[in-house]
Amino acid sequence: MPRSPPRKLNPLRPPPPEATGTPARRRQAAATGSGRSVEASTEGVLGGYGCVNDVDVKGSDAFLRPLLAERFGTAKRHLVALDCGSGIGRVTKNFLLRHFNEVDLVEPVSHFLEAARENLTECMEVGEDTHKAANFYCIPLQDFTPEEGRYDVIWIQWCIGQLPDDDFISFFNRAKIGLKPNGFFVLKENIARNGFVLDKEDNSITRSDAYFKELFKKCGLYIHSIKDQSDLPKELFAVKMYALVAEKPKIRKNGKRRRPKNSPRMIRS
Ligand SMILES: C[S@@+](CC[C@H](N)C(=O)[O-])C[C@H]1O[C@@H](n2cnc3c(N)ncnc32)[C@H](O)[C@@H]1O
Repeated sequence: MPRSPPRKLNPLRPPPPEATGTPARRRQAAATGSGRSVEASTEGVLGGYGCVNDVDVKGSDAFLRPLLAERFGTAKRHLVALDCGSGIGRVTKNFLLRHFNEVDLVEPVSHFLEAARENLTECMEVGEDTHKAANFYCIPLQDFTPEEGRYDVIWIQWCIGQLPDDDFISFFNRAKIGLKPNGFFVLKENIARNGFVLDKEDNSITRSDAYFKELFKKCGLYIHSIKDQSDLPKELFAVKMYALVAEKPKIRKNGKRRRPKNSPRMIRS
């Protein structure tokens, strides 16, 4: 008997009936118009699975922390991130602001972004530093180009399924210019078991790991590291985190990747 696909965290509904025009415009209408029916809350943006917020944040934290130390060192430095498809600012508020001095948000659904603005009015104090949400861009990723060299990390979570392959590839190609030296992307996304799963209700695509890897190649991106998100409810899609870099990792003669200068290591006596 065919098994129904696992459920996913995605609240988007079909495009409104008046949506017309090119497929790209229809997709944008789906992204911007349809979100109106979704409550601007954690439950809303997580499709009724607000309960996964804590494990999600914990998993993201465990993935990102060592990467930041490895790529940027442990000395104090002003770090800036971009939260793509930010929704109401859940990821920024619960996680990114703990690590970054400034976070910009990009989100096409205006009432989500307004909620994010309200949720993120206060600066967060981390030690002696101030961490704050800086810029709010109301625009879909397929139309967004980041400011050159602004970001240490571009975080893309649970929204890339709204972009078909051609938009996916052109978004990452444009977004590379937004990275600082040693900067990287993190893509955190639902994973199909094989091939892909199309959802006609919300016009989204859930891709398999192999599919993503093919797309990364087409974007000229290299996988620095991958981790599975653990402890999600069984009925949901598996979720993976990919750290992606634009420069080819240097390989040593022994076949291992060269360790970046700043990476943590054992002190030998
Ligand atoms: C499942 S929610 C996830 C929100 C947030 N990343 C989080 O994890 O809490 C998906 C988000 O992607 C946004 N989205 C939909 N289409 C998009 C597009 N074309 N570009 C950027 N974001 C999009 C939705 O409006 C929604 O806020």
